[in-house]
Amino acid sequence: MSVIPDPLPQLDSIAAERAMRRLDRLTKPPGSLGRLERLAVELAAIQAEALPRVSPPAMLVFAADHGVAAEGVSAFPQAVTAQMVANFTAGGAAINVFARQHGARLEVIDVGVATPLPDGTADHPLLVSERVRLGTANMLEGDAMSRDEAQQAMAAGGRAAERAAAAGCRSLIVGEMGIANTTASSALLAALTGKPVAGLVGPGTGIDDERLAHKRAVIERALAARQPDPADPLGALATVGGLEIAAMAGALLVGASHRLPLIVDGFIATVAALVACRLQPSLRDFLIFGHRSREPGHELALQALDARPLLDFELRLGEGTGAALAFPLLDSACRLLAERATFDDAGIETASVDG
Ligand SMILES: Cc1cc2ncn([C@H]3O[C@H](COP(=O)(O)O)[C@@H](O)[C@H]3O)c2cc1C
Ligand SMILES: O=C(O)c1cccnc1
Repeated sequence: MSVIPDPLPQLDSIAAERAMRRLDRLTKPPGSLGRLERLAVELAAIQAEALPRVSPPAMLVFAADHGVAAEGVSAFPQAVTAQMVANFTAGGAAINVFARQHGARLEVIDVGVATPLPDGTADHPLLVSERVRLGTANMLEGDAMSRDEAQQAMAAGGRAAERAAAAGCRSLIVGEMGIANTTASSALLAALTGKPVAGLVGPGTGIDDERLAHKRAVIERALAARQPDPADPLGALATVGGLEIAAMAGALLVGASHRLPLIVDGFIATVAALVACRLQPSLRDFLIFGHRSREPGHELALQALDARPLLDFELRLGEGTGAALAFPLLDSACRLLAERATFDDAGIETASVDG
């Protein structure tokens, strides 16, 4: 069983060309809207539409727990994952605020929360229950999950992207909630890039230097014990990754198969995107990087994907918040193509060729 769409659609160069020509006819010096113009052309190529549209966006928040939380690698206890799932359904988290702001279709998908959800949460209409297992195993003691479980979590992510496309969403933001998932993401990033853990491990929710040294040692010991193979991304995901990370990778891949522009959030989402790109390299064409996270490993993950994010806003939250903050830039790029007057419409002279 595989959820990896093969092949993905190709970027549409004709739609990109038409968008580019339209931008050049707008009432502005050529290229004067900088990266916004390149974004507009990129969106046209992804959607195969000269006039792309990214609204309404889908926001998918995948939640799961991590056995490695037992090693004291996070500033918060594992129970916070379930509590935050309840908070998402109640509409009280940061991502809820941005989802309301942008008229997004928000879903919270439980792919492996270990602690029981507070009363009333499990049957809340915003929550989709797709639990593969009750959190991963502690990667110090064994593989985080089996390959089959990693594929099941990817498939759950893929189904969420299918629902978003079927509901008419025009872009996709994937976010996550899972205490200790910066540990899993750091381990996975080290495994896939071969870079030393010291250069990519960070404070996550906010641990002190002593605990940070411990977190680094935990990851180094886990990598030595598990020996993930960088040439086997699914295997690395299973041995040191996470259920919500797998689900994000699956959602991105299926989202791309529907030509949805994919806005990538911070450190954890970017590591999920890296796994997905290792499984299907042409996914990279569909990714737009929302922001640069404060988590130090994000820089390396971005480099591994040759990515330059839109915003640098010192966020270090996750949930999809950095991608949601970047969404208005994509929306502006689309509106620019669709709504602005051309030189012809406005009766303004173009630059003369002979100066
Ligand atoms: C209340 C709260 C809300 C969050 N929303 C996202 N995260 C973020 O923090 C966690 C990763 O950091 P670490 O690896 O240090 O545990 C993830 O759940 C991530 O989404 C949160 C964390 C907390 C505590
Ligand atoms: O960048 C992120 O995604 C991030 C950073 C710290 C904690 N949680 C998420």
